[in-house]
Amino acid sequence: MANEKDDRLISPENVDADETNIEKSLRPQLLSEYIGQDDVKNELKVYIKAAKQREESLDHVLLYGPPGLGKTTLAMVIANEMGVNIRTTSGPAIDKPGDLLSLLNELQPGDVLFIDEIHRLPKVVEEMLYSAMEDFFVDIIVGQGSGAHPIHFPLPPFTLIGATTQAGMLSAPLRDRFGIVEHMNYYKTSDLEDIVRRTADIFQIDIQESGAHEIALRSRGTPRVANRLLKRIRDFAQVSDKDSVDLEIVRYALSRLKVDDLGLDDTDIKLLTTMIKYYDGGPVGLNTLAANIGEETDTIAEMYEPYLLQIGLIKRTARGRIVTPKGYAHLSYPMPHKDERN
Ligand SMILES: Nc1ncnc2c1ncn2[C@@H]1O[C@H](COP(=O)(O)OP(=O)(O)OP(=O)(O)O)[C@@H](O)[C@H]1O
Ligand SMILES: [Mg+2]
Repeated sequence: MANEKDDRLISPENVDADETNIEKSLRPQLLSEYIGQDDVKNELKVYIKAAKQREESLDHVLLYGPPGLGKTTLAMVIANEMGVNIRTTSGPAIDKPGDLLSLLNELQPGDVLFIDEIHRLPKVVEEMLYSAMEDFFVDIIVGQGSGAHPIHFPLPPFTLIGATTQAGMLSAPLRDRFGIVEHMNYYKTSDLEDIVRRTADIFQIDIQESGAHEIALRSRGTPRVANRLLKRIRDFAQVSDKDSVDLEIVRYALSRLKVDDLGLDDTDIKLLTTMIKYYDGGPVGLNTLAANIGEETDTIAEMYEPYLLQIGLIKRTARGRIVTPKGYAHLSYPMPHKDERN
């Protein structure tokens, strides 16, 4: 699906083929190389070690959190640490039970099947996963009418790793079949700095502390965004004949790229401005907002809202979203009086 969003710099989604290749080269292989997410890593270390000691497959893992935080990377790291192969696919790519069966059929004992966007699996496929996950078999009905009969396929023990941006959209029966559920959080600035330095190292970009720090501050807590900003800033540094990425060039490049102090882009600003100017700061529903600024509701819900909530520029209430005093201040709008807002 080609649309203007594909070019968006801060969008943690819509990765093109070129970027996919670059990401592959950037992906850490081991837990010890995976920066940040300490709680998640510490838990996984225990489960991986225990499963290996028992010579069993790792329990099924659900990773959830906003896009671009390293869920795919972590799934690969887990397979690596377990010393098994990984097959990757995504919810929307598995149309029918037969597709799932052929994926499952190729697994060796202990292998990982990674399903990205698992909340978008068709219902019939999801139902087939239940027995596959729980008891390592699937039953498929073949034939029609009175000749229809089930065929029983035993499967090797395997680990399903599911990733989703929206855990709330997973059905309870599916969610309950994951023994390990890990919530990925936005990264701390210091971790993002490490990620920026690691990427700079791999690309042989000379970067100053101050430059790495500034990129980290403006990356929306998201490694993919940090890496993308670094690549663009490198271009600005190169054409300005700078040998190293310093604070000055980061600031200059980000102003050219229209990424503000908090890492917000035009769409974030439009969203906040619309809430302030046309809805008196809210409450306003997500659908209404999305329609107003010409975006998909899902795009707002998955890509924009979580970060604005995280940094406290908007708040969720029972009646819709509202702009916080901090949100008003960031856009330099005066806060209306309380009675005007209700
Ligand atoms: N903890 C980390 N340490 C170092 N690099 C990381 C880390 N997490 C992510 N990255 C880098 O960020 C990029 C994006 O990671 P990844 O594709 O795994 O994100 P994701 O969470 O799967 O995103 P999505 O939800 O959109 O699928 C990769 O290039 C990866 O190298
Ligand atoms: Mg991914």
